[in-house]
Amino acid sequence: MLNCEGKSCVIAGGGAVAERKASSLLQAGASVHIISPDVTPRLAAMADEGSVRWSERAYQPGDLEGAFLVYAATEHEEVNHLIAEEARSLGTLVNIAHHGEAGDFISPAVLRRGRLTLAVTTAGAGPLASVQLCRHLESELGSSFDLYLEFLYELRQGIKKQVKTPSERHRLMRAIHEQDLWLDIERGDFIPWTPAQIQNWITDNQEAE
Ligand SMILES: C[C@@]1(CC(=O)O)c2cc3[nH]c(cc4nc(cc5[nH]c(cc(n2)[C@H]1CCC(=O)O)[C@@](C)(CC(=O)O)[C@@H]5CCC(=O)O)C(CC(=O)O)=C4CCC(=O)O)c(CCC(=O)O)c3CC(=O)O
Ligand SMILES: NC(=O)C1=CN([C@@H]2O[C@H](COP(=O)(O)OP(=O)(O)OC[C@H]3O[C@@H](n4cnc5c(N)ncnc54)[C@H](O)[C@@H]3O)[C@@H](O)[C@H]2O)C=CC1
Repeated sequence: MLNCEGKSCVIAGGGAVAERKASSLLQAGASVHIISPDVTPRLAAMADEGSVRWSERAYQPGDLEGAFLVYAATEHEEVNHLIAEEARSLGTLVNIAHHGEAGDFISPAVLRRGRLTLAVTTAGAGPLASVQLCRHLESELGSSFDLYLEFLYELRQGIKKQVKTPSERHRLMRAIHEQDLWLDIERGDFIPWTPAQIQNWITDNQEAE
């Protein structure tokens, strides 16, 4: 999981693959630079409205200077390899569209729901298998899981604020997980705690520091 907010990411190529990577990068707040003699209509529209920068030409050595991430997504394998070579000489991570394993990172199938981000890869069995598994996991995780994560978030913020020692924070977090509140939530037995109840639970369960 990378924080791409405000980071400059270069995509060489303007086809369906480039379009998909550009959309994910924009969602992550990255600044996207497409280098390609032609692009899909959607990418062209994104360039027109200024959400991505498009250099309407083939990749040239020197294009990757200052990039945080690079995507080699042209249909020419030899061009993709040249791009990967330049990226590596700069110490920049590169994704190689035609050969996932040859690159430094891949784009997994992703499920984003509230606080949850689930990333699935099936290491060569195929992206469609990854997408299928993501959908399956999403249907397994009922809305009670979202409620559970919200509750844990509030509790964890409270613990971070109220408890100074890391070992004591760890003990309290483990204690709450041992109670298996998710099961109560799934059964519909869980009554959400108020902020005061959360604060009291922390105080009551805390060992003297
Ligand atoms: C390694 C990886 C590297 C990377 O791109 O980062 C990679 C590589 C390759 N994909 C290929 C093909 C296809 N990829 C898709 C779709 C997706 N591919 C994605 C990820 C990844 N693809 C990474 C591995 C993730 C994992 O381990 O599961 C998804 C999940 C996310 C995303 O791209 O953002 C996105 C889901 C979009 C959605 O949500 O629907 C489709 C389906 C379609 O287009 O409709 C097909 C055609 C069907 C097929 O071939 O299975 C080929 C063969 C090219 C050729 O034959 O020439 C290679 C090359 C190779 O195998 O190495
Ligand atoms: N990772 C993945 O999910 C997938 C990967 N692939 C692989 O990725 C490659 C790209 O797939 P698509 O986007 O569907 O191909 P595409 O053929 O639609 O697009 C290729 C793009 O690269 C551009 N291009 C060509 N030479 C260039 C150069 N020298 N510099 C910059 N841009 C250049 C073209 O103008 C075009 O916009 C495929 O060849 C395939 O091997 C294919 C499907 C899925």
